[in-house]
Amino acid sequence: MVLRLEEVTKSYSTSEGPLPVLRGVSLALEAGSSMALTGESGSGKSTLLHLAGGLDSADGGRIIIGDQDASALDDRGRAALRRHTVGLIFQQFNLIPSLDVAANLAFHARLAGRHDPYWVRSLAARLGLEPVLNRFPEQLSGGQQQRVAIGRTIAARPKLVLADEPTGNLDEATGETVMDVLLSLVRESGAALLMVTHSPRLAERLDRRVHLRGGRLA
Ligand SMILES: Nc1ncnc2c1ncn2[C@@H]1O[C@H](COP(=O)(O)OP(=O)(O)OP(=O)(O)O)[C@@H](O)[C@H]1O
Repeated sequence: MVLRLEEVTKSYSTSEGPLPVLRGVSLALEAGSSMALTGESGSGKSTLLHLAGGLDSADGGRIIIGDQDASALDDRGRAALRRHTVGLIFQQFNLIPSLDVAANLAFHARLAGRHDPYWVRSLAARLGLEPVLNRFPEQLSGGQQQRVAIGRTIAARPKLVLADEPTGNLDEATGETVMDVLLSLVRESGAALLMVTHSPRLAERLDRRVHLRGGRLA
């Protein structure tokens, strides 16, 4: 099992008092499998993704990422877990402006101690990034930046890939192509994928679908 959530709860404190967002969420994701997470705006999808990535801590329940109990780790422990096990593809690409595309693609893999130039080259080709390898992020279109963000994550061969609308900035045709590449790369590398999407059509393409409503999964 790559990710397991057991009865996870999470509230935020607001000026009007605590706002319960997750009221007992359980899920399990095996290596090589994919799950789509849908839910209305404000239902807690990003909150769930952040907890699953060890970016934040839950109030209750257990979160097992890889073979580690994230609920038992402090901030430093969770940072190390993220670096070695988790790949995040969020809407803000967070590319490094001073590095060209080739160096951005290799960056996380280097941090995780898993840089493989052949794998990076193959990813660049499949994501259509070869012509822009020597450009800097500010010289790329939004869609190209999104593809670099995806390639950079997969390059590090994370066991768990968490994605928030990873094709949200792309036109439909490019989005489909990038989704094809993302799904095949996730399968090939044996990773597990948890992906937030508003699109039922994209959700259909994943192995399983769960819907967040009222702080619980259905
Ligand atoms: N740091 C925070 N402090 C207080 N409330 C928060 C915080 N982060 C999120 N919330 C609230 O928690 C609820 C869930 O937010 P979350 O971002 O997880 O929803 P979401 O399903 O990802 O929404 P969207 O689809 O609009 O991105 C919302 O009501 C939001 O306003």
